[in-house]
Amino acid sequence: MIARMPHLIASTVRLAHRADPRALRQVAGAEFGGGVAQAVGLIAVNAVLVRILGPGETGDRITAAVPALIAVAVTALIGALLRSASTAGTGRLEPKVFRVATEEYLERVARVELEAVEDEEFHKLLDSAQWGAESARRMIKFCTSVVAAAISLIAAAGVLTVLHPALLPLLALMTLPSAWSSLTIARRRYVSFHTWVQHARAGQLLGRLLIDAQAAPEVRVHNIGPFLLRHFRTMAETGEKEQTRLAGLAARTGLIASGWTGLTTAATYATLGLLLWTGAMDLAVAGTAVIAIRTGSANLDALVIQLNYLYEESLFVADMERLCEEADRRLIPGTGLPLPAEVKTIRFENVSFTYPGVSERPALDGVDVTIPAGRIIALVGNNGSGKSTLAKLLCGLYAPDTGRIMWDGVDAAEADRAELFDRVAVVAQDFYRWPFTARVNVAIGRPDAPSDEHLLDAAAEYAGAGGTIGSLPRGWDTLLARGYKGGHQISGGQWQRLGIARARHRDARVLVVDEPTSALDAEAEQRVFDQIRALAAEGQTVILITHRLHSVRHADEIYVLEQGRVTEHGSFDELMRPRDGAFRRMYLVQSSQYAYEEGEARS
Ligand SMILES: Nc1ncnc2c1ncn2[C@@H]1O[C@H](COP(=O)(O)OP(=O)(O)OP(=O)(O)O)[C@@H](O)[C@H]1O
Repeated sequence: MIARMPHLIASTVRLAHRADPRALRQVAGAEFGGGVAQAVGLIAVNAVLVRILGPGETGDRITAAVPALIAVAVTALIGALLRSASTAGTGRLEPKVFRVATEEYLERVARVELEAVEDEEFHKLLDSAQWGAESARRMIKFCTSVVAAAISLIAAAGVLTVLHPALLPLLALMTLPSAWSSLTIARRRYVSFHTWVQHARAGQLLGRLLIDAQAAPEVRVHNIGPFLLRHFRTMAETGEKEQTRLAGLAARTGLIASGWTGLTTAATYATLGLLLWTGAMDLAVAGTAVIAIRTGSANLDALVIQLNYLYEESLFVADMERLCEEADRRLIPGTGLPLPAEVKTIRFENVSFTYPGVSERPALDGVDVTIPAGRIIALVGNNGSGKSTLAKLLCGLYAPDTGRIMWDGVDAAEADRAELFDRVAVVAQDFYRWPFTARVNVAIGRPDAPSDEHLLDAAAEYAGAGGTIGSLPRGWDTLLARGYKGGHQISGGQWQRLGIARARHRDARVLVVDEPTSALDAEAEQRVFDQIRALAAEGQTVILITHRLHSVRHADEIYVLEQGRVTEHGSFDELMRPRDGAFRRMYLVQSSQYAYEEGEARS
């Protein structure tokens, strides 16, 4: 701990310097000054005692002690002023350090590869590192207290050494037990936190589900409350057992430490008594020594306690630093080959991909797909056949394990990812419902572009969301987050229209639409497919993933996926030709459900 502490204190100081260098200077100056004031105060106390306990008339002795007494009062006053300056500076510094530390890790985490976000280990690190920013904030106060206690201790130790060299090791010995106990308890708490962090997170999740607005209807109708509560209780009780275990161990460690402290305190005072008895020390010096020992041991105790807090917090700050390092290692590269200005074909060449940490079959297995610019390419297939995965690889969210994705002559794995992302707009199956206004929900498709009312209106009109916006109480400025003041809830289909408007507003060369109409009414669905066709006519490339097979009739090329492989591809007519084709079979199953025969309604 001692070895790592300087590094952690240094990184906190660096953080503080970045957050507010003036406040840092104020705190450091005040703390140093406070320590010096205390040392001078102690020397002045010694002078007072020497004068008062010295030979002569009482009146003369008191008169002689007055200058030293004034020195004691002045140093106490200076000490108080410096303490309040330090408190003010620390108060200013703490929230800024919290912000800087939070920004530091959030900024990185937002730019790591998707693979890292889905990695369990990275998530575990993220869970504990989230405490790091708060710990960095608290470390400021503890650092300040450590510096203050250390300076005071040095002052007291200096005075003690001058009084009698034997007193110093005794002072150290008195504090060793509490240092040992505090550090042991802190270390245990930290190890336990790490072992139980995921358990605690799962318990909190259960608790949150009970109050989650989205889960609320099902919780009531299906009476899920008692079920969730039961599991929450079981998990909480397991956590309680761990807390009880830690408390038992802490009590035992504390008791051992107290016994040890008692013995060393007795030894210290016995030594002092012996020195007095043998005449090796006179009474005035012994009086100062008692004060110095009391101040020193209080300082040492404070130092140990504050160091212990500092140590505990520093472990979380270290986690945050580890997260930042790990995030840096897994950042999406900031450079790469430029893509051709006008890409004519995107080609998947024998692409295989297995999700990290998944040992079963690959999600994509030797896939060849050709996507010419300005065409509609449909991906169809059963659930889990790999359609969305293929789309994610196309968007540059994952890289193939083997094979290549060529944007004309440029391999996507070597391309500048920012440029690649720039070329793509996505309406994912689980597109995000941003808890912001309707305007932001569409404009966020191009977060860097200035908000242009005409463009937003055009995107909404395109997606058939114009009516939805018009019906909202505050139009574009309606907050779409129920549970907040002025928040409004819209239907799933209306959200989907906003999602499509967002992708349209992005205006990228390649549009990936994954089940774009699953929540739309029949007319809106027809309209969306007409619009998609119109987009392709304008030169935009469309990747359409859908289970509604009648909507892929107009696709230029249809790829049928099965267990990560392309089993058939061709135009709609080509795929309907072979009587045993998978696509034809799926299409006929679906269309037969819509077949309507006269007389059916009456029977
Ligand atoms: N993030 C992920 N991590 C691990 N495995 C995943 C992940 N996403 C998908 N998979 C797995 O990869 C396989 C292909 O999934 P994918 O989502 O691509 O299928 P899909 O054809 O789009 O299915 P659906 O029609 O249900 O949307 C499935 O076995 C799925 O369980």
